[in-house]
Amino acid sequence: MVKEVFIGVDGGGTKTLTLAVNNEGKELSRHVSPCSNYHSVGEDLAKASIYEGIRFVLNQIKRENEDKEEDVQVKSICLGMSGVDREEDKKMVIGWISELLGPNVPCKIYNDAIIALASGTDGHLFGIVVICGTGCISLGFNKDGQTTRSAGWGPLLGDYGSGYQIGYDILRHVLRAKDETGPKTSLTKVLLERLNLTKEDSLISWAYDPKNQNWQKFAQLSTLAFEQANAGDEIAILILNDAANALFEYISSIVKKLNLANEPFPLIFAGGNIERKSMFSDLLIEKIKAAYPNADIKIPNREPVFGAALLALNNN
Ligand SMILES: Nc1ncnc2c1ncn2[C@@H]1O[C@H](COP(=O)(O)OP(=O)(O)OP(=O)(O)O)[C@@H](O)[C@H]1O
Repeated sequence: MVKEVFIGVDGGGTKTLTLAVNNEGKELSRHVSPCSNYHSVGEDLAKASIYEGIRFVLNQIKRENEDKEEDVQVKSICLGMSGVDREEDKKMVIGWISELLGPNVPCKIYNDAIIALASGTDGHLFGIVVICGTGCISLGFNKDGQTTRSAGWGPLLGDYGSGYQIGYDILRHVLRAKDETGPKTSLTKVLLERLNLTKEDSLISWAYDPKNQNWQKFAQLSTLAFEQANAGDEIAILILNDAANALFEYISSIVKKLNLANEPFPLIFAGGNIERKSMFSDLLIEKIKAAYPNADIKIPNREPVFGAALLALNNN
């Protein structure tokens, strides 16, 4: 007897998640290994992390099926990889997989936003995903298989609507209030408390700290805007509304480019800032519903790695 296994990999910027499912899409095993974005960690470490995940899930399934004397066979694998967009990059990763699993196992490599879409569409590449975490991106497919994306350029190149941008806007408005060039906001008090600072001047050392330069520290401030918007602060509401407008524009550009406006299509929300209900997600939903009543908005209850595993299953 042969046990058929389908593998999904979510190779993110901080960790790599590997998931094996059976031919009904039921989870069999999962593993977390280090980052596999080869732009950040280099080819050797990226490959080692992917191999660690695949070997772990296969060994676990083999151990659990020892007494049934079943051979475990990988039928198909799909990897959603951050930083893998160019054809040369994809060929390199396909080469790694064929070295490990042999050349006959079907292998698909996608941008990580695509597996987030697939997690909300049962592994089908149709519809739009909007992701708002530290950065943001929107991407879609129409029924003819045409695809396009918007945003995802990174904070330096203007990802308005991202968690980074919300955090940056909080700082900007707090400093405008301090300079008395903008209205007072309750964000000032909560921002200083969050960062353990006593006055706005200290924000300079926090922001420019050479030992702590990353986008995440700005993005992590976004929850302050959520809290203060709920408490009625008008600046916090303005910040969320601006960000929701930006995300709406990305979605809108995709609807237009893929000609989706006149048919029902799934619209998947993903990323820490919109994957749970809040005033921010409500503002975005309101804008989408008003313009595109055919959009079926969903927050998937499965992780992106599930999308990768289902894409592997459907590619079999
Ligand atoms: N309730 C919450 N719990 C955790 N994070 C939240 C919450 N609400 C908003 N966030 C925001 O979600 C962000 C992280 O989201 P996520 O984990 O999707 O991002 P990421 O993987 O770092 O970014 P990217 O997808 O751009 O690589 C944080 O910046 C955080 O401020």
